[in-house]
Amino acid sequence: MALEFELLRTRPTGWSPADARVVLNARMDARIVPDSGCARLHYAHLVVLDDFVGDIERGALLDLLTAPGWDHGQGPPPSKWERATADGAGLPATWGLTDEALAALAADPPPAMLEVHARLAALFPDAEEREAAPAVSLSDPEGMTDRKVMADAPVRCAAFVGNAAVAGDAFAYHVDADPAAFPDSPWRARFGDYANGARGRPLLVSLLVYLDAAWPRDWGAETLFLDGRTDVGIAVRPKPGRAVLMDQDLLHRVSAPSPAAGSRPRYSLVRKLALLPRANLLHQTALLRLSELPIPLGYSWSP
Ligand SMILES: O=C(O)CCC(=O)C(=O)O
Ligand SMILES: [Fe+2]
Repeated sequence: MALEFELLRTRPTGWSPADARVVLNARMDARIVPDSGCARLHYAHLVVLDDFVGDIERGALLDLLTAPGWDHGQGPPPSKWERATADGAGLPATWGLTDEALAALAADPPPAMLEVHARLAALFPDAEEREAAPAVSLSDPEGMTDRKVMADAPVRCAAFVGNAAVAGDAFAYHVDADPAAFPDSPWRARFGDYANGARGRPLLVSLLVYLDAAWPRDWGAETLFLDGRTDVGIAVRPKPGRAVLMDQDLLHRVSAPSPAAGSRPRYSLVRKLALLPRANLLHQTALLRLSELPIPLGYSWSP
């Protein structure tokens, strides 16, 4: 089966990266990995950008994934959501968008999604310079791992994932994908076995956006990121406008909302991306550029 990449669909935007604030820029999971016959120091990058998703886009996406005027106190609408997502075999299923809802989103991205894509592309100026050889691309390769593991179904891949975490749910640490752990697949045949971030290979990155209009601190439901070797980590609170960009090989999980959230779901949308290296150029991505300047917690800056 051919390995196909779909270029992110965008629209013209007046937004510029300077409108966002980088509130976290972390490197975790430091280790030595083999690379092109040598070795290099590997990090998994975690960047949190505030003021990335406009409130209009956030509201439109939430309405689209639920229904305009939907009473969120009743949980997610069963017409678009099902309890069929699990971080691992044996865990009780949590709410995820149905395949139909995901397929509709992928086939015909609404203007709000195009705007999010456009803002993402604006973080990657190289992609605009050369239409023919985009640096940013959406991947849906066969053989990539994914956290939506149904009871007995084989591991599958979705370019989008929707989550609606509710109090009482159980989540487990997982990686969205690790090219060093892919099975034999067209992906592996083309790109080989490599540690994510290797120069000249696709960098697998997830974009996570939070969709609730408000999520008070005592409702919990942070996304937790863990350094797998030291067992210390970082908690990121769901906030409107906030986007998380993480290397897909970084361990993370949702934490369940606290009982104070009642039955209100904590909605998130995850976009799985492959940042393709361009021929004869160093593997330069916005994520790597951003990560040139690690910032202490408590500071923020605009790219
Ligand atoms: O919603 C979140 O905080 C993270 C979701 C996640 O890890 C995933 O969908 O793979
Ligand atoms: Fe994940």
